[in-house]
Amino acid sequence: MPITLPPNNSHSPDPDGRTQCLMYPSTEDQILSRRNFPQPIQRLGKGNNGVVHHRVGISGFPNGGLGVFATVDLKKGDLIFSERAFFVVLSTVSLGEVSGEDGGDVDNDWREAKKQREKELGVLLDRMSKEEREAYLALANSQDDEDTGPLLGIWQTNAFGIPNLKDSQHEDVTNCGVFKDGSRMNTSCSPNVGWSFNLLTFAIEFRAARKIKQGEELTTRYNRHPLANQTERREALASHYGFTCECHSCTRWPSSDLARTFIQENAVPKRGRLADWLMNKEPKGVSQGWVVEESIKMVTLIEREGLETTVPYIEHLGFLFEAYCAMGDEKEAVNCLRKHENIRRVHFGGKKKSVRELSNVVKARLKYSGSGQ
Ligand SMILES: C[S@@+](CC[C@H](N)C(=O)[O-])C[C@H]1O[C@@H](n2cnc3c(N)ncnc32)[C@H](O)[C@@H]1O
Repeated sequence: MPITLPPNNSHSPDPDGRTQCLMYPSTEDQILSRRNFPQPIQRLGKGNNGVVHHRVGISGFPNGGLGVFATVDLKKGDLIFSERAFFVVLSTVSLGEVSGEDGGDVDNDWREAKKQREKELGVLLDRMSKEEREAYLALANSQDDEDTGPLLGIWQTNAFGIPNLKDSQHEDVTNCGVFKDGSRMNTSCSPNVGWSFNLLTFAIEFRAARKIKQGEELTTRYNRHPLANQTERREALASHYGFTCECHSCTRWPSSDLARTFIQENAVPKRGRLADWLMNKEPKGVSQGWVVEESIKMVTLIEREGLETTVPYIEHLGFLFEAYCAMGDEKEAVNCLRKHENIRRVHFGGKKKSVRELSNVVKARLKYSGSGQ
């Protein structure tokens, strides 16, 4: 059963728009039962027209299609824009019932499942306004197999998986959203934008993963495996989207592949070093630097590779914060916490903390661990 979220129970239109959804009733219940649902989407302060979209523009890019660019300078962790989806629909992974285990014709089952999905998307499209319908139909479609209808093709080219919109009764299914502006973002294997989905505003939030200059293209990562090598990444993008990735990392692949292998092999911080240091078990003659040197090297390498949205980055920053607190180094602890908080917001959203707030967190930790005054 299609539903509209937030529910359309007033006569006035919602200024943030509404999303047409096809999801399990239990998922809908879980969304509606959140306290304070729905909230208006996040806005910037007064004097900014109230909306965040002014931070981006959409225009033609050398690949022939459209892309999104920054209209202002952005700092790491800055909210760039937030928007509700046209659709939120169970992913086509739910077509996984098509297993052929019953001895049926898998190809035929797939064709039928795709036809069924095309019909479902048609029902949702009919529930949208004329402007929304036109905007959806204007999105890119890179699917050229003849069994994929136009609505499904646009869906498969533009959908973002929403991992935190999980249903505890259907954990194998992902819900995906397609967005008017967010879905115009191109991919890079060293993306400068990360995103999270806010369950209370029911909107996606895009944030800067590093400093971005006005006029720079904004890119997200389509590839599921950012640390894979160039051949694997290019194959995955070519098979789903039909283009050869020419991003900075793909074109200078010998050094980029080496760096990614190293990052993968050292993804987990050496926490044992901190434990050894705390118990005075570190090797003879080493300084405090021995505890943190590997993680400092990793953070520097990850930033050089433009992989700030990967898990090892947040892990190593988190470890450095813990280590500096344990060692009583307030200045470095605040510095690492600030970086950690900025990237944590990119993954999980939330408000920016002031330097004073961060400093207070560190002071409390130092006091608790007996390292502070
Ligand atoms: C989600 S859409 C992105 C917006 C799209 N460029 C447009 O014009 O609406 C995905 C499609 O954009 C194109 N695209 C995305 N990233 C690209 C890149 N790095 N290089 C070339 N084409 C890219 C591919 O055609 C892909 O199928």
